[in-house]
Amino acid sequence: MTPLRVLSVASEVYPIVKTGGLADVVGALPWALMAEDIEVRTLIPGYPAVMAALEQVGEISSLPNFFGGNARLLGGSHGALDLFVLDAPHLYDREGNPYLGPDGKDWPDNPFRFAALARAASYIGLGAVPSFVPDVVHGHDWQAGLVPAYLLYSHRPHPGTVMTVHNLAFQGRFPRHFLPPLGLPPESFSIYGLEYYGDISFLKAGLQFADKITTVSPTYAREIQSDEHGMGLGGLLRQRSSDLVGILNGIDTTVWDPGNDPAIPSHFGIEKLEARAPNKAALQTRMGLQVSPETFLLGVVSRLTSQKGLDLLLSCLPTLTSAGIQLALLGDGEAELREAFRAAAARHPGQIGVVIGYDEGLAHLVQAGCDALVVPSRFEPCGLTQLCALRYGALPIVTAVGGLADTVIDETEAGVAATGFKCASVTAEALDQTLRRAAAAFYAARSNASNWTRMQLNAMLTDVSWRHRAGRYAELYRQIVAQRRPAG
Ligand SMILES: Nc1ncnc2c1ncn2[C@@H]1O[C@H](COP(=O)(O)OP(=O)(O)O[C@H]2O[C@H](CO)[C@@H](O)[C@H](O)[C@H]2O)[C@@H](O)[C@H]1O
Repeated sequence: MTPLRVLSVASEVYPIVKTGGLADVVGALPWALMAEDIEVRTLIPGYPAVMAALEQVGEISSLPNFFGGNARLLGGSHGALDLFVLDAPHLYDREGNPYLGPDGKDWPDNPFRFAALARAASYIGLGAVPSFVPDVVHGHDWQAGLVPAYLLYSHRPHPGTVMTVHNLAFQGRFPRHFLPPLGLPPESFSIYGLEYYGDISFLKAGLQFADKITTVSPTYAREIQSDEHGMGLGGLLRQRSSDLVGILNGIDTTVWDPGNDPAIPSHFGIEKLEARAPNKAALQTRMGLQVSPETFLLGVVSRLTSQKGLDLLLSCLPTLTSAGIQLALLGDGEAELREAFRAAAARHPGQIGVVIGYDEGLAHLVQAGCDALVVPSRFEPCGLTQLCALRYGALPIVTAVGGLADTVIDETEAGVAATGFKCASVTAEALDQTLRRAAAAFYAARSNASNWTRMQLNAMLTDVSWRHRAGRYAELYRQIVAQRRPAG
């Protein structure tokens, strides 16, 4: 059997460019799919970091006058990742965040930057690279939303398409006047196409025209079909429910391996749980906290946005500080949250430690050193940090939404099989109660360690790898190919 070929299209990929969990998934899936006999190549924009990281580069074709300048399609690799890169300096040769200018606002030409990515993907889909003609083109998030539209309006035979929603909150919405310069026909601008409240929505194009839609957990797949959580696309997603599936994310268990993690001082595992303790001390030191093995230490690794619900945690700080609980927070994002956590740390030195910024190594230390990781999201398509926490024996304290609901087991659900703590609702009160419940369980372990330790072992034994989850994607690709193959 020849392997199935999949072109994955995304705006970021770990370890080259990452602003969030999207990059982790796009970076890990190709490797996991190899075991399923699926050959994946990933198309990404040629940002400076990508151009610098590209190995074994070769030019595949030149794309003159491509969305306002000359561009090239390159082939290459980075480690085990096989890449196509759209080298378009007029669109991507800018330092910093892939989406935002130095003023913190979206680049004004983002519609062109990501339409170009989708257009290049459609060329590959239509056979521009004879050595790699994909069976399926798989786009991630709004930045790849136009891929199915360009393929459809090419009016040529083309591969099957999958659109994965990592976060429905980001939709790539732009004014209607972009339609002609994006090379989309007038008939695409309809309620049955990419029209969205009088504007163009890249994500809607993907959701409307892709053969299959996936999102990153079964619960989020249900939630987004409701008017309450559908962010204006609930109706469309309900209509497409037979083509919509929730497949849980995994994490790269070679990058996140407590037994062999270069970012932590003491390696540990289920048979060496006591070796976790030096990491707690290292984290307390690094965060300016009082070094105390007995104190309950909460960790946070997060983007600081309203999605992540960290304002709820701010409301719980009086409970934490009066109960002598410690907090180690690593995050970056909205100025108001940054300032509020900085101020809390200044008010409670030794008890609240805050690092504002993005720090991959410290994220590993937080997971290895904290007793429990708090993820109080308002909504969470899947969430990766609670998966890392499970693997590192940090018990997740989560709201019961999206993938958090699907990946953490509370004592009230399964008794001895529990892996963490779930809040009954997404409110500061419920979070406060759940934090108290977790603290009580932690401190009870002083007289009888078995309950907390059992939860840690349950957590660490949870399969958070891509192994089985990649198989679900492979199944979906095969289904698409079988459905599109002409009968007879
Ligand atoms: N300050 C910091 N320093 C270092 N590392 C940091 C960091 N802040 C965050 N990270 C890392 O970034 C990643 C965040 O992934 P998440 O899945 O938790 O959230 P995100 O909302 O970005 O992703 C979206 O896409 C993913 C992928 O599908 C979904 O799981 C998720 O629900 C959805 O919102 C993790 O690897 C985490 O360790």
